[in-house]
Amino acid sequence: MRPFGERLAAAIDARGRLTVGIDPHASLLAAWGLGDDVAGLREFSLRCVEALAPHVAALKPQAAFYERHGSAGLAVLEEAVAAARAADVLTIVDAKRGDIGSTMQGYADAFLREGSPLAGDAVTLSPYLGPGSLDPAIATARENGRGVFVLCLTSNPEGAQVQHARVASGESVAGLVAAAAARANAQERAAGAPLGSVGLVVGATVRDAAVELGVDLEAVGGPLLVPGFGAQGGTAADVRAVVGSAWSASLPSTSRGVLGAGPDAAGLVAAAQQARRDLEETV
Ligand SMILES: O=C(O)c1cc(=O)[nH]c(=O)n1[C@@H]1O[C@H](COP(=O)(O)O)[C@@H](O)[C@H]1O
Repeated sequence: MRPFGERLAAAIDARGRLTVGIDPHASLLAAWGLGDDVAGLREFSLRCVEALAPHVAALKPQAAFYERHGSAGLAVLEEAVAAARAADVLTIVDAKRGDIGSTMQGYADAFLREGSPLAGDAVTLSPYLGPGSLDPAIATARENGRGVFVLCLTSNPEGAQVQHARVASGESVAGLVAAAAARANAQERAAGAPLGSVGLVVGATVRDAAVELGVDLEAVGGPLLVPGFGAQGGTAADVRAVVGSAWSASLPSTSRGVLGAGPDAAGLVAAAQQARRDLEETV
């Protein structure tokens, strides 16, 4: 498989940079007239893939909403990932995993290894056991043409307490995470990759935190997933302000902002197209 950064850059060129999260909240299942059960979960997920695949850079199924239905829910996540692959759209499985190195390899095998039914094209990871704990996942991602998105400056207000903290050298925790991603991407970028395989998550709601903390997002050299656009209050202007000169690496992501326009495919498509226009027209 071609490297993730290459495949993602091609997807952005073809279909724009909007990413839509598939987050089958119980309340959304009800709003779509579906049961809060495995059949409802399946119908919701497959409708999202079918309607949205031609209009997004990537789809981002949220693992939590599948796990809450147990093993049958996980089987639906596998089916959604396979349906997205068949529809030729990239998936970022939002599982936010992070563990000690040896266990991390297990997560990497589940979410990043070719042939694993839970492996999309990328997975979200938490670096708060130390950025180096993610090395097995980064290596597995690269070997399999897949990517990772590491939480750096998250969209929730509680994130700042940890991510804005300074370590003894004076560097912020978010800065350490970004620097580790930049190091991980250096070789691929030097070899001419448009984007490295190691991305960061930077919320649309974090205002000027990256600048204030000295986090150089452009230097990361990987894609920047920007959730918090839409339902959490982040606007297209906020996305632009947060990523600054790294706009060309950004993947603004919304879930409820588009999903709320379902269940009709036409409604979902119109909401995605409006979000895409807002992003492109805001400077
Ligand atoms: O990793 C993520 O995608 C993520 C990181 C973050 O900082 N904030 C954040 O909201 N997310 C995810 O993005 C989605 C946001 O959904 P909406 O608020 O409905 O757009 C959820 O699935 C969150 O778990």
